[in-house]
Amino acid sequence: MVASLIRFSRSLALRWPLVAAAAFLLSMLFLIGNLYTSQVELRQNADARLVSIGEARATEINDFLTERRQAAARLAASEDISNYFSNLDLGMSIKYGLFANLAAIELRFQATLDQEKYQGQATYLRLAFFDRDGAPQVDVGSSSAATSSLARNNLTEPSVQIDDKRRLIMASAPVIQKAKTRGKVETVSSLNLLSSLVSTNDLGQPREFLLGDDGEVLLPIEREHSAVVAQASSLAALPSGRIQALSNLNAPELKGYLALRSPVAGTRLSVLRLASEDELYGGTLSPASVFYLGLFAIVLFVLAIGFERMRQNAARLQIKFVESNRHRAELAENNLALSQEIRRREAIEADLHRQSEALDKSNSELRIAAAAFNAQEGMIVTDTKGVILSANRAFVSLTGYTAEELVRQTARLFRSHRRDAEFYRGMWNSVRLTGGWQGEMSLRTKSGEHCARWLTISAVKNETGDVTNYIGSYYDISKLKHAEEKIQELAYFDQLTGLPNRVLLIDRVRQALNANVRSSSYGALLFIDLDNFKTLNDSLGHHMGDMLLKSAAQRISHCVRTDDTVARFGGDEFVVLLANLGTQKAKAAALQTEAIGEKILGAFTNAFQLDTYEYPCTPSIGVTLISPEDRNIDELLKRADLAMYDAKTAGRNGLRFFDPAMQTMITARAALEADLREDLKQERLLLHYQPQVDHEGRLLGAEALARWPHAQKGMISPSEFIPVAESTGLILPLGALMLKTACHQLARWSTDPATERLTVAINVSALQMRQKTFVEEVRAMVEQTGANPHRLKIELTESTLVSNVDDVIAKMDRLKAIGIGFSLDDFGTGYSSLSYLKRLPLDQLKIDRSFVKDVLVDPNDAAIAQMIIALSKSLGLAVIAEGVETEEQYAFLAQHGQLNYQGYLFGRPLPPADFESLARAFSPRRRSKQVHGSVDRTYA
Ligand SMILES: Nc1nc2c(ncn2[C@@H]2O[C@H](COP(=O)(O)O[C@H]3[C@@H](O)[C@H](n4cnc5c(=O)[nH]c(N)nc54)O[C@@H]3COP(=O)(O)O)[C@@H](O)[C@H]2O)c(=O)[nH]1
Repeated sequence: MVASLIRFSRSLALRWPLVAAAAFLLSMLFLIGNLYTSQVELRQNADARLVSIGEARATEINDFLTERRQAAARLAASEDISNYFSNLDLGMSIKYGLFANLAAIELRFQATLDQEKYQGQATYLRLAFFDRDGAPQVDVGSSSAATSSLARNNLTEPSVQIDDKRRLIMASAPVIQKAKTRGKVETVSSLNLLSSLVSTNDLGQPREFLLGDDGEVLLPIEREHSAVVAQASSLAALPSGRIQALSNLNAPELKGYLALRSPVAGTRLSVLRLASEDELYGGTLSPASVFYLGLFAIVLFVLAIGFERMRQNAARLQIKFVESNRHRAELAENNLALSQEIRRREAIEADLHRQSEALDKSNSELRIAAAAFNAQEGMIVTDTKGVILSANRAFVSLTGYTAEELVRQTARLFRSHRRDAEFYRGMWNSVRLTGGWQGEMSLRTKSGEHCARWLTISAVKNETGDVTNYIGSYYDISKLKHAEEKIQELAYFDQLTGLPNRVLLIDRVRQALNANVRSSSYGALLFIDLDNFKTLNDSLGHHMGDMLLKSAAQRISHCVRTDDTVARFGGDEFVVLLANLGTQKAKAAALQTEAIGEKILGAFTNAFQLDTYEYPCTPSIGVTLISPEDRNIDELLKRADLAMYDAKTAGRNGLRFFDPAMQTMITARAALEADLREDLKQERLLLHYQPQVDHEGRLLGAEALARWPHAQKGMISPSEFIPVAESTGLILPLGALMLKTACHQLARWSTDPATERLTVAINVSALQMRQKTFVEEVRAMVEQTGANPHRLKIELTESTLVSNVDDVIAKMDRLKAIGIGFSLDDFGTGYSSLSYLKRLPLDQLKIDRSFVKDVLVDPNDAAIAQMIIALSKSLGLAVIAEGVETEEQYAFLAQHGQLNYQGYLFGRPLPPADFESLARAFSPRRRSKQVHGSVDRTYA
């Protein structure tokens, strides 16, 4: 118990600020409690004092009023008045008796008026005696103080009235004689007499007011305290005898004032006493102040607790800080020891790890080596001299040798001998210098086969770095090689024929040029184009075309040596490179090349068997020699191409050598193209019109044929510039210009009776027909020029129809819908297919002039002409024979049907004006005359 007391007191000593704060708080609360009680008492005393003062004031006023009432009563009961009434009752007249009585009363009243004083002032202003009828019998004092109310005579008891307007106190008392009211006495005093009872404050301001019950301020007279006057009705309504704060009244001047209303007993008056709080409670504390004082003490206490807490925390932190410093020092010591221990252990562990890793590595290496050795790839292990020590299963099965056969052998056993000794020396040098080698190697098996392998030779070294063994692994690259070969093949060989393609050919030509420089010998290039291949391809289909190309490739290849190159250059073009003809003489080289060319031509003598078709096909061959000086491959190819073109124009199925004169032709052709382009731009090309007649020789119309009047060269033949236009695309602007000219011509002719019924046939090339906008362009031109579309005929060649025939038919249908007619030109020269012929919306077939030319001498041509006439009849088409020059040709054709005709016999192509003259003069009977008379002045 004692010990715990000691502990408690120690802990208190430690917490002295808290104890001091608690003691302070307790004493403060005690003091504040006492203060509060005393302040409350003081306030109550002040209140009581105020109440008693108020009551005293009210009593004083009441006393004054009571005195006035009693005074009036005394006067009413005076002997003089009693005598008066007695004499009156006795019938005494005024003159002889009553007058004396009244004079006595008056004397009394006057004496009272003069003598009665209140606080040094005359108590009464007026005294009056009224008889029962209210008639004044005696009236002394200021008559102005009298009021009518004094006349009332129904009084039974004394009373006091306040006339606040006139500020008068009127007391009345009845005159009772023999128990009967015979009159009354009234006294009038000034209300100001009470002013002395209403006190003012130290500054002379009123602090007491006499209020009527309606709230009028009766006193003080000055009524200076306007706020009280303004608030009088509220103040008069205050509960009596209780001190009220005026803070809730709407009067700022009365803020801070307290009021007490004390009623004057028996009257409607009350005394209002105002006192400021300071005045009343000055020197005392308000409960709020006491409360805040207490609160302040409590806050101080709380702060003291907070301070104490902080002080304790700081002390605790200080202790902890010291503690932690001590721990840290200990920890640092321990850490040092620990890290030394860790380092020691780490070193041991690393050592162990190294040992274990080395063990793992050697184990895994062993495993890998074992696995690798038994892998799919062939492996051998040799000693440093290359003697095989062991071979894995894969190697045994790859080479076909048994393991026993391989051991103690060297790699020479399965070398393919495709590499020379130099190669092997280099390989072993690399192994010795770098410890390894790798590269492609052909391996020969026991059965003599060669397999492509990727050989990797690795040197195995011992701990001291000396080579102990070599490991050779043979990775199978046959698939890789195969893919590589395939890529090579795709890149350099034509997939259809298996021949070298253009890329490889050019490479070989380049090699040949280099080699020929060294040997100064000649080579040759043969450019071979299959005649009419396109027609076959388009008519019988690509499949047949492909078959022909493959067979042709074989036939050409059989005509040359293996050292020569036969390449497919593209489409139906082949190029043969005779790299080295083994001669330094051009003539000998030309003879050799010609022999090979003839051989190739001979190889095409027999028709090709394409499925069930026997298809005759001939080549056109262009040859150029490659001299030791030649360098430009493009130039060489161009030369061979030109020679081939020459062979074609010479009638196909032939061979032509490049002639330097051809170069001139090439240049001329280029110049022609440039001129044509320019003249087309300037619209310098014209149309001539060749008559077309019916079977009776009546003029039907004309074929419009292009004419080019060249500024320097004169009129150039269409057979010269049309192929140039076709090959350069100029045929499109040319065709458009010819269409425009023909349409304008038609429109003009339509206004002349001699020509209005004539038709105009225009030639439209395949390229034009392939244009997407062709139909729209023709329509637009017809509309623009006003030409009658029913008089316009389009001549198409068979080549137009062989590709994309559906598109051509659709276009023809659309043009036919507006009235344009169609004629199939050169019919019989190509591979006309009856199947599409039936589908074409044609109006006419044209027998080519090549058949007409020999129709009388060549039974084949005659048969073809007859067949075309019969075919036209069966298809319901008109037929026109062109190139009719003689009456005999005409007669022959005429006997086979009703044909139309075109040819020199009826008229040559003429300029428009000449044609119009001809049309006007034309009559069937004058036909032959006209034939001779009409001159094609085109090329004159
Ligand atoms: N795409 C276009 N081709 C056109 C156009 N204008 C002409 N051509 C074609 O050019 C080729 C050569 O034409 P041309 O030299 O005008 O020869 C024509 C006639 O003059 C000629 N002919 C007519 N009758 C006879 C005759 O009795 N004997 C004879 N030796 N020749 C004759 O035939 C050519 C008309 O042939 P064709 O068109 O096949 O009816 C020629 O192929 C023209 O088609 C053009 O504007 N666009």
